[in-house]
Amino acid sequence: MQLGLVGLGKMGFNMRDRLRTHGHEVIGYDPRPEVTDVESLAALAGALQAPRVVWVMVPSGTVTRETITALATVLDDGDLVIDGGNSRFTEDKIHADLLAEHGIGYLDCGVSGGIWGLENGYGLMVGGSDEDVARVMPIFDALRPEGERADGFVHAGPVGAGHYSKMIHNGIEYGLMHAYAEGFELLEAEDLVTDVHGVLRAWTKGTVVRSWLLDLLVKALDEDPNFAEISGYTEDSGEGRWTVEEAINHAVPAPVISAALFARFASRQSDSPAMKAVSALRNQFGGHAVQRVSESG
Ligand SMILES: O=C(CO)[C@H](O)[C@H](O)COP(=O)(O)O
Repeated sequence: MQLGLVGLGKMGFNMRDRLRTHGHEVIGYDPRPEVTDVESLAALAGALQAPRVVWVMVPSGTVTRETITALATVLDDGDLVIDGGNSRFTEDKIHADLLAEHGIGYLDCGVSGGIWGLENGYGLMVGGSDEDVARVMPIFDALRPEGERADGFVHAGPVGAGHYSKMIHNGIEYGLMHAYAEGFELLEAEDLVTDVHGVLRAWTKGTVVRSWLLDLLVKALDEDPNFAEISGYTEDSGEGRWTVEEAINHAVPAPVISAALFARFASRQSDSPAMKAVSALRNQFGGHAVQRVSESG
């Protein structure tokens, strides 16, 4: 089928390739002339046959809002927009209502698979009506991994359910990555273990903790033993924060995901004001020694 694809970054670019390989006609728009097929959103709308389907794959937040607002002005009654980015699920009803004013349908789709999705397929979590999902199913089938549809695709519920599911997926991602990271540091800390890399590699086959993330950890160590080339400073894009906010909203205890999120904040501090306060308090009440700035390495 024919699809308009807005956003040809790391994800959108590969998705265009995968869809074309599976026989779909994809017309891509991106502000960067070196990757785009058309010059503008209006040109994209003009190049697609009605009723049009347009997949938006741009950064969440302002860029997504601006793109959907602009699409509402160039698309028509009967067209359909899919937001495949990592938008916060609370944005979905706003976007669906905005498009509905013009008779344009809306689906939200959480997409997992990163840069490996081109080859391996993407895990898809979709929110929206049965009718709209059925209309885009050939596209979903081309993007998801080969095999049973239930493996790698879910129509999770109404509008918002796809991005809610993806947010929780990413929260789990935070916790899993952090558990492996702590295990790595604990292995490194003990002199008895002389081949940490080898232990992790051995765990990738047969063990209870084998996983794709563990495979990627071993791959990263293959490329940069002991992570000599990278610092521990770790960014976040928002989904971990939103997951923790939902844990609070629903009074769901989520200590693992919360700790993994807060560890990222800690990673950005060269020195911790909070730990300075703890050290100062130990000194105040117990006379315990503090390490002076002049003594620290
Ligand atoms: O969707 C993804 C993977 O499934 C993104 O890569 C992930 O959300 C990155 O998030 P963060 O920057 O917060 O680690």
